[in-house]
Amino acid sequence: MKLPVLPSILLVISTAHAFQYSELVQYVDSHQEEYVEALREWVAIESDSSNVLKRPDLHRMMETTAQKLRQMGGTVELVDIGEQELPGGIMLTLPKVVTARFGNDPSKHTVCVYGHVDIQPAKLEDGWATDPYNLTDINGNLYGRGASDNKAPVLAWIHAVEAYQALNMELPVNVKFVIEGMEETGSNGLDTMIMTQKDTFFSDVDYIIISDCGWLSRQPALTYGTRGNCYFLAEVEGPKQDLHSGAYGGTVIEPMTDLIGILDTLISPNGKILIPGIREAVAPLSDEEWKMYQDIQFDIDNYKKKIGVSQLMYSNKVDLLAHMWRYPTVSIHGIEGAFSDPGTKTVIPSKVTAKFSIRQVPNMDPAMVKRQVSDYLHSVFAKRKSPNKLKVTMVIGAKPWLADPQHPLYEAGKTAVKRVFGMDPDLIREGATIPIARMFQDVTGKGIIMLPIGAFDDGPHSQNEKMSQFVSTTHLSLFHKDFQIKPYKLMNVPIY
Ligand SMILES: C[C@H](N)C(=O)N[C@@H](Cc1c[nH]cn1)C(=O)O
Repeated sequence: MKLPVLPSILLVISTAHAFQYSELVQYVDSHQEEYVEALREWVAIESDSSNVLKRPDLHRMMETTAQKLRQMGGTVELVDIGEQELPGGIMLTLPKVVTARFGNDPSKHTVCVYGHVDIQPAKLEDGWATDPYNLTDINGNLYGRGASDNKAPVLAWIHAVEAYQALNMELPVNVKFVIEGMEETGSNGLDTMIMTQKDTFFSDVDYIIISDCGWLSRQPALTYGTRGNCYFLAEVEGPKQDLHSGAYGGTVIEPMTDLIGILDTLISPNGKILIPGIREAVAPLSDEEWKMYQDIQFDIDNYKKKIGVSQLMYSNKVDLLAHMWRYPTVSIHGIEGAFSDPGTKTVIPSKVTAKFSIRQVPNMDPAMVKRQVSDYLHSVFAKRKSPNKLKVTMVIGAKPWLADPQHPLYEAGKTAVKRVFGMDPDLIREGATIPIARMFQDVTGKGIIMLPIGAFDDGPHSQNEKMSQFVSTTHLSLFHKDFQIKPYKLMNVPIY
């Protein structure tokens, strides 16, 4: 007979007997160095999914992940998910998705852990204090690109299974893994794989666990929503080649001027999205949500200090949390073709491509956003009466995801966090996107719970990303009462 969902949701805490639990903790404590070494090996692989030149590294990352799971005796597959089309029509092989299974006992529940091992780009010269691909321990913090997002959390779940195996303890649930290599660019190809394997790999899955997010503060958290993301390219093309600005400036209508002009119409200085229809689609903030946000601990001064700003868009907590999690926003990321090297080149670029994204929320829809943005930018551009050509493309259209924080999965999560940390978790949302979350839910019909493992100050996507000492210290102070233990312990499932 299957255990009821509530106590069986979490691998360790909710089902392990006290003696088993302390054995697991001891095992984890005494294997810290191995865990850090495993993370070091993974961080050393530049598995940047956005850089086509790094694709061989990404393939190697998927193979390394599969190999680790194979060595543990899992039933592992590297699933071919086809190719992606690059601008210009070039086809590039997508990294295979790693699936694995441990245990196949029909009397047990089956949890599926989803994670990703691709990373955002990082270069030392971006302002990193250490080599981003050489995991570096500074005062107990482990610095490296992808350390927090999402390599260490993925390893944490793998090591949890491995701890059970090493101790000859029976896993309380069957465990499956789905680990992909394209999350940072919108999970290309994974949607098709999920649809194809809905009635096979996913058929016996009871629920899905994702640890690809972070706490909000020093308070443990459970995440019940993520924003979606629509990512756009806006290309303005003019003269057939770059021109000398002294020789041609003043006679030519410059693509960059057109582009900056239209970009400036996307959002007002006080954060109001100016694209017609976007704000109207957003589900209104309910009184209940307002009250939940009001009760969440969030230190605005600390938040400002962490990112080094003196002023934010809003000054009160509820507005800030609401605009971080459940209202859309526009961010402009960069302009391809623009001169950005050091020095004073005086060129007029002939073709420039802006990259911007709109984080979206319920009840927005990517297909609608695509039309709204394209129509709006073309109408703004038309008013400029420019001879240049504008092309707008949406390259990522990931939907937002929202769960019911009162669902039994979340009740189980609350119980587990309370048992480990001795306090109730904050119920939070995530401003970032886990592109596949909504698709998982819609296609498989399975419940999802997000158990954040990252700390509030891990700095994913930024310079000096790390697995933070702070979380471990909290963890240790609340759980192990032993400040000597390395922070990587946090990433080992006994905390849940
Ligand atoms: C939350 C997760 N760790 C993450 O950072 N996801 C990325 C995914 C994405 C969205 N658009 C393109 N990639 C993110 O939110 O930026």
